[in-house]
Amino acid sequence: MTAITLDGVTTASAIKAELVDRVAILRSNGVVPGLATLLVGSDPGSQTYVAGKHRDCAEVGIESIRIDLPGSATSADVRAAIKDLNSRRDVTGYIIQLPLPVGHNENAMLELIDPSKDADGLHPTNLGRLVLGIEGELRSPLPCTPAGIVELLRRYDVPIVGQRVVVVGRGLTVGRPLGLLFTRKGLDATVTLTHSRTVDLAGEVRRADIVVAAVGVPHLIQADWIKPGAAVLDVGITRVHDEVTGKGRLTGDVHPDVASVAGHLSPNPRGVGPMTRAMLLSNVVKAAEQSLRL
Ligand SMILES: Nc1nc(=O)c2c([nH]1)NC[C@@H]1CN(c3ccc(C(=O)N[C@@H](CCC(=O)O)C(=O)O)cc3)C=[N+]21
Repeated sequence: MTAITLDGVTTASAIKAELVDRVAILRSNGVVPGLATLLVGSDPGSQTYVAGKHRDCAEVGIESIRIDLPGSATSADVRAAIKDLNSRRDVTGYIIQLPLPVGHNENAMLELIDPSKDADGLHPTNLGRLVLGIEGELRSPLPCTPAGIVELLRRYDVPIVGQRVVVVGRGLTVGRPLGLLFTRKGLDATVTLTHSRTVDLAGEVRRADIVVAAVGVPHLIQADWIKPGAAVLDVGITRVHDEVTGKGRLTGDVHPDVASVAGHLSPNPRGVGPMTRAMLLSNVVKAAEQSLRL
């Protein structure tokens, strides 16, 4: 048996095609959605992600604005850039590319974002709405990776209600908000949020109907940890040096042998990554649609 691939590239393309039409409607109503990215420093991974976000915007008709600050930028410089993005009329949503270089207080910077322009759903107000909106009635942007994971499972009809979900990793952008999302009314999963101090991680994962691995430890999740037929989502990514080719290569948290045990498997790359980007675009479009309703 080999797992059904949860294909993030194809699914994200379908979502982008839907967004094209919604952007056209916004534009015909005089609203031009514009996504800005704020990048500090020259980390090659971050450069790649930011470039990808601008390509995605062009694909669906969202304007995009790129603000790059040098690695030498002070926290005052970053604060000034955020203030500017909050006031710019052409920026309807934006993200601060994480991680910021050492020396900057990320949480303090995220808190300065105008919550109505928070395309990542990481401002405390929007994270708070995720907690308050236990039935999902509060319309606020959801963090992109958790939203992308749920959307990918939905589009492949993987059952969620009542299922045991084990999330490996409790980080701000994936694990922590994903636990909140999966336990909302309507999704109704039973979530176990595990982390580096979890005792018997293998035992926890073995009970799961859905496993989400978001830690950034290459091949941590072994085939004999997986309940046969479970859905496995590989989110963590690590750039490793390939001894054979001499080039850089991306490696997920899930061992390749998991494919012979799992029922569904999201590969990495080409799984949750493209879905994350599609959800970012969706957040920008939704926020612009909301501004039209006012
Ligand atoms: N404020 C903020 N918001 C984020 O959403 C955010 C962030 N900071 N910092 C870094 C992480 C990482 N992240 C990815 C998004 C897409 C891919 C993606 O599309 N990956 C491709 C491969 C791309 C490649 O070759 O590197 C794939 O999975 O197929 C990966 C990683 C968003 N993040």
